[in-house]
Amino acid sequence: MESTDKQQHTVSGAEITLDGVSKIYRGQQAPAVDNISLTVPAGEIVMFVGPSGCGKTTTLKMINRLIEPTSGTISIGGENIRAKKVDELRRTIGYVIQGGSLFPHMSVAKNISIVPKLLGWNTSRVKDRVDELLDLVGLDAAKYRDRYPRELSGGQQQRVGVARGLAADPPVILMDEPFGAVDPITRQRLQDELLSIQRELHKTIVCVTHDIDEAIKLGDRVLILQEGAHVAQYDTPEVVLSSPANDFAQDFVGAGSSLKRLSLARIADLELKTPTTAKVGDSTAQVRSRAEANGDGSVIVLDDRNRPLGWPWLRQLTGEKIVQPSGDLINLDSRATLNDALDTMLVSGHGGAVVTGDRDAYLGVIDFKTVTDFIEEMQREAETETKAAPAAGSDEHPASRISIAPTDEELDGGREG
Ligand SMILES: Nc1ncnc2c1ncn2[C@@H]1O[C@H](COP(=O)(O)OP(=O)(O)OP(=O)(O)O)[C@@H](O)[C@H]1O
Repeated sequence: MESTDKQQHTVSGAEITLDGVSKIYRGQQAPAVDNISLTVPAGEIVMFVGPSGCGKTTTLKMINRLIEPTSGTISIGGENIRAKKVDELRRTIGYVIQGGSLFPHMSVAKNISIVPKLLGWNTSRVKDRVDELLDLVGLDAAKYRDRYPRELSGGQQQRVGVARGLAADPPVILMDEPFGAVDPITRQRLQDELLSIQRELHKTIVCVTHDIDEAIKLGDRVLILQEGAHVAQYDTPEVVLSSPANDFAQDFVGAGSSLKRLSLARIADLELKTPTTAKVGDSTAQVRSRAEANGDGSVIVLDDRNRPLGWPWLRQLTGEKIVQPSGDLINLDSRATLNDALDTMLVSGHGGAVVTGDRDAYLGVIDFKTVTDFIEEMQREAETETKAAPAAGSDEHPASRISIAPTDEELDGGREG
């Protein structure tokens, strides 16, 4: 996925290797993790997926030594993680977990700046970093930096959690069910934001999820685990969907995988329309005549950083100058899947959606027909390829859970071993 894109960027992540790693919890007979060996390539997102209790979280937490392995070796960037002090190691690994793990008595800025402060950064560098990160995760720094967690929505808390995980620019980020307990639209936006952030930063991200659809959407690779963290399959989403390695992987991916492959298609794969745009402060008369010349009944209003603010109809343009439109505009990130696009378009009065790229910059507009035509075309191809007709209604989604929130655990000692 995006290999060409990646080659043009500097990869800031580090490779993680697990070599014969096992964990037997005290008092237990069977290993929770039984001899897993794995390489997570630098700069990739690897999604751990598998049934409850299969050892996903245990495996993840051994990477930042919240849990110590019973045997085996874990290395990051070629260095055995036991060679470093635990605190030092954790400062080089961002950790993001589900829901409210921000410190409630600390402001957003304080929450984000914990690790940079521990690293001895000076006040102005910390402040700049906080603002930069809030911008990166889509929160207005001036508005949110002094708020307390209770003054934020669940999705906003999770964004702050991601900012906190990224604060000291760690090469490795670990995420455990990061998008839990938020509504589906917020969940989709947080996923898209993660992809957008990763497009800029190229960290090595290991993320645990219960949700195969989320794994397929976010992962450069998907690791399907079965009990004891035995690897059922470790491959790209495309291969996992088209050629499950065994019955377990097949069952886990579920029926209807050729339909699921549709969810791999992104807005970025489609051609965008480029209707008339206007900046706040432009002359209304000029904007109106440009739109009429283009045959457009509406215009996209952009701010001075090229971010879309609204999509008013021409009849709504009153006054001499273009002003900031009222109401929220729901954008789609260009990495959003076509399924996400359809959901968003259903709530748009324009029969389409505004598409944005990095840092919410405007890219164009996608309309309903382009998406449905593309889906139909892919469906035809999938049917011809597989011949096995996907069972209607069998595309079950496991518990839809999503959130992005960091933890306190990164700051205190390991609880195991
Ligand atoms: N602290 C512990 N002490 C004893 N057993 C544990 C402990 N933590 C986890 N286990 C057991 O180890 C196994 C793996 O647990 P783990 O939390 O890694 O699974 P998981 O795949 O992340 O599960 P889930 O998806 O439900 O979070 C389970 O059988 C669990 O009961």
